[in-house]
Amino acid sequence: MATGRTHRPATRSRGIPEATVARLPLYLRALTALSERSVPTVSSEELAAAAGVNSAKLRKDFSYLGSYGTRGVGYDVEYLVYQISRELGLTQDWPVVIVGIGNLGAALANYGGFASRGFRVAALIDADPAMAGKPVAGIAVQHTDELESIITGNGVSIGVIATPAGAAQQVCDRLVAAGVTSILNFAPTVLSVPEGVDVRKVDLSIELQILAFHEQRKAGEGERVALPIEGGDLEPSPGGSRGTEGERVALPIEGGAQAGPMARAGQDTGAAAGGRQQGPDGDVPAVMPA
Ligand SMILES: NC(=O)c1ccc[n+]([C@@H]2O[C@H](COP(=O)([O-])OP(=O)(O)OC[C@H]3O[C@@H](n4cnc5c(N)ncnc54)[C@H](O)[C@@H]3O)[C@@H](O)[C@H]2O)c1
Repeated sequence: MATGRTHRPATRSRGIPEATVARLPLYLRALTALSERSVPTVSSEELAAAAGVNSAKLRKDFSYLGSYGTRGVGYDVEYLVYQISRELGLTQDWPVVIVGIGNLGAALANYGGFASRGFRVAALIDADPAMAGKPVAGIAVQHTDELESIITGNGVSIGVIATPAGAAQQVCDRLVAAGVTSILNFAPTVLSVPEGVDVRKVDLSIELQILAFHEQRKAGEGERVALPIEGGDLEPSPGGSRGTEGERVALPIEGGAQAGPMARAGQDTGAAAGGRQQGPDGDVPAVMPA
């Protein structure tokens, strides 16, 4: 039923797919490491391995940049660093504000990696009057009353939200009204923004939940092979026997029905612990086999 037209990958205005844009920072990180070691050229295979990406995908991604490398030589590291930095808009300085200077906001303010990548922390903003004027990472915290003037005065277009979830939407609305068009949201809530505003969400607990899901699956695979009910008369195959993996994958409990909803539930809701809450031993699957 799907039509090609509705399933085209999302692209940015200059025709680079969003998925490619999302991989550019991975290439840049790997290339920067090569550049620091004064490596002049790199093959697509080496770079793909360093970036953790498939090499065919890398070549396709670079074709969007008009970079094809030289057969037998590879890609010029310095030129690619420049090209990707330019594509990502990193050849200019980006003033950033962080709102919510608690544990996380202070840690972000102290992180040296922003400045070295062209992101200058222009201001730290907090609603707590007791915080106003206190230095964090060498910058005096400013009160939220000054949010709008800080944004306009510093030409800030990127805001980082590190407030409690309940305050995040209101902070977001104020940032956007003041002129911010890109938001990095650490608060565990979904933000509504008008057309033209980009939001990136970082949630470490969701990443942990996804890892927990995979851990559960790994543990489940080991245990379930020993259960006679799973495959009727299926006996665990002797170690290394060729059929073992295929047989286990064919069991209903191991299939996609479990993977999809659980993974999605973790991402959509951000609910603590996801499917692992369902049984005291943590091994009750979200979708029971018929
Ligand atoms: N994304 C992640 O991986 C991750 C990791 C840790 C924490 N968090 C989230 O980050 C947020 C901050 O966590 P924390 O541990 O630093 O909390 P915290 O309580 O230490 O700090 C929150 C700060 O926000 C300030 N604040 C509250 N309302 C505000 C408002 N309307 N405007 C401006 N500032 C306001 C508070 O005064 C406080 O200084 C929380 O939402 C937390 O759930 C996310």
